[in-house]
Amino acid sequence: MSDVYLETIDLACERDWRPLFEHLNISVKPKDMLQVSGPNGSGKTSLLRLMSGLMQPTAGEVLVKGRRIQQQRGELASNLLWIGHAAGIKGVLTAEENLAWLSALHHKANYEQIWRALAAVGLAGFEDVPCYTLSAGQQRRVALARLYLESAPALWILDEPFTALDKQAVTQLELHLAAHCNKGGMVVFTTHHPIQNVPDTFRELDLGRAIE
Ligand SMILES: Nc1ncnc2c1ncn2[C@@H]1O[C@H](COP(=O)(O)OP(=O)(O)OP(=O)(O)O)[C@@H](O)[C@H]1O
Repeated sequence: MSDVYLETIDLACERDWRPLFEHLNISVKPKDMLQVSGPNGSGKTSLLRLMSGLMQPTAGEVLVKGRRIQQQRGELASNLLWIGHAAGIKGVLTAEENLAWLSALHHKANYEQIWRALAAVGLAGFEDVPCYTLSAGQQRRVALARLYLESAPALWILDEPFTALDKQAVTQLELHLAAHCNKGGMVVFTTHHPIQNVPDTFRELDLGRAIE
């Protein structure tokens, strides 16, 4: 039996009658890392949203474990960790509170697990302050701390996860994503940064070339 987890079949996307891509056939299986690249406006975020079931394609299908995504909402919800372009954290909540409610989407993490994840992203000492008082890079780290929770699910779809991070944090995140893939996880992400540390399974999909 195929171990492909996520698949697009002849996928096409138009926004405001503008074709972004068509006939896109990609598959993601355990251990895979896929970088979606391309110029601004080429449809990277749109593709990630389609793969997460957050948008409908113009044509084609997204399959999860070989079945249409519409029939696999529960399967996807329990296995997908989506971090969008905006950090998606609430400024009035503390880093700990943000992680508590975000982790509840899968398996609610306890206090020790949350503090360990925050320490892993360099936020020891910032657990209790409202997030609006944190810098942009620190706020991004709060969102990314979800990737360090022991209960993090297998499929990570990340839109521009490196935004606002300093050099050292970029390297750390690259290594963490590669380690997740090496352990059998899956990562689909966009970035405009050249990425240095990748697993053997790394592939790049350039949407700038998806439509001539
Ligand atoms: N909510 C929306 N309604 C209509 N059109 C949209 C919407 N969001 C995006 N678009 C259009 O879809 C196209 C692709 O946008 P998308 O955000 O997928 O590109 P991107 O490759 O992720 O860009 P960037 O590198 O700037 O983040 C753009 O032309 C954009 O104007």
